[in-house]
Amino acid sequence: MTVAPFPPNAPNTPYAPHASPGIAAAATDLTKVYGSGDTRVVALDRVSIGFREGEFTAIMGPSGCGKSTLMHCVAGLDTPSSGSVRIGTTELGTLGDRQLTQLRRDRIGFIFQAFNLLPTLTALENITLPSALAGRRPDRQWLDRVVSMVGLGQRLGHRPAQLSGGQQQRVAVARALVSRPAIVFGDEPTGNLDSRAGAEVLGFLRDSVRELGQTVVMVTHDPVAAGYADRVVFLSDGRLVDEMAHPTPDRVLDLMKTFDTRDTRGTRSRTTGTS
Ligand SMILES: Nc1ncnc2c1ncn2[C@@H]1O[C@H](COP(=O)(O)OP(=O)(O)OP(=O)(O)O)[C@@H](O)[C@H]1O
Repeated sequence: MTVAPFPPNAPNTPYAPHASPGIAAAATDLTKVYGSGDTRVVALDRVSIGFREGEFTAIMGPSGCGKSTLMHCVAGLDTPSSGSVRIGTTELGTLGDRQLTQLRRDRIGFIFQAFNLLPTLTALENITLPSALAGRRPDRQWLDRVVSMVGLGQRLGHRPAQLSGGQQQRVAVARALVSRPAIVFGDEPTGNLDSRAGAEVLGFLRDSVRELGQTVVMVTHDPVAAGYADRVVFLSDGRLVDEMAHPTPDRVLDLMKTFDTRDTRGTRSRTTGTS
């Protein structure tokens, strides 16, 4: 069921993230402005959103609407112009560079479109690299569970070049899950995969939520990919404009068609962010 779109300039909040327990990550009044003067772009405009623990959320919206910026700000990869982000109870704005790096390493998992595996390391070494960098031994039982969930048991000694794209992305999924992060972010994780390999990776992400209780947030353009999520949030021109629980690809497509005819931002100017 979809919720009503936010009227232009209304508080941009699907639900009050700070008031709710069980929130893995939350952004409050998040604004990100790039450039200045004629080149000023308001990539995010007072976005407030919470990501519940053990929930799979997809972020969708037209190209340039701010999806990656939102994900990067919530993941501590980019700094907001104003507003706040917390992972669990930790406010990112209170952290120095070193603490932020540590938080990203210990509490956040990343899956990128381009897999980002180290070519000289085996699949197993790639999966355990983050723990090794943190000076920790991975929990063997957990590692076995994650590896078997993504079906890599026979491929652990292979290097990325010896694996298919789908298998490489499964390594990246296992790498993201193995440290039991508070939240896993995927930026178009199936963008470089054919539909079968993409479906496998999405199935593993969904299994990680269902079976391991993982929290997953994924940026995607693909309604089919969004259909694997528990919830889809829709951005337009830097603002949250809608959300859908229990999405199906058809319902997502139907809703996206309505965005072409909606004025989601009223009289607001895209480049200045003023009413
Ligand atoms: N480093 C930057 N400097 C200037 N403008 C930027 C920068 N990064 C993003 N933008 C602008 O911010 C807006 C939002 O960009 P963002 O990449 O978040 O959109 P997106 O929804 O992820 O797009 P896509 O689906 O095409 O990847 C765009 O207008 C973009 O041009």
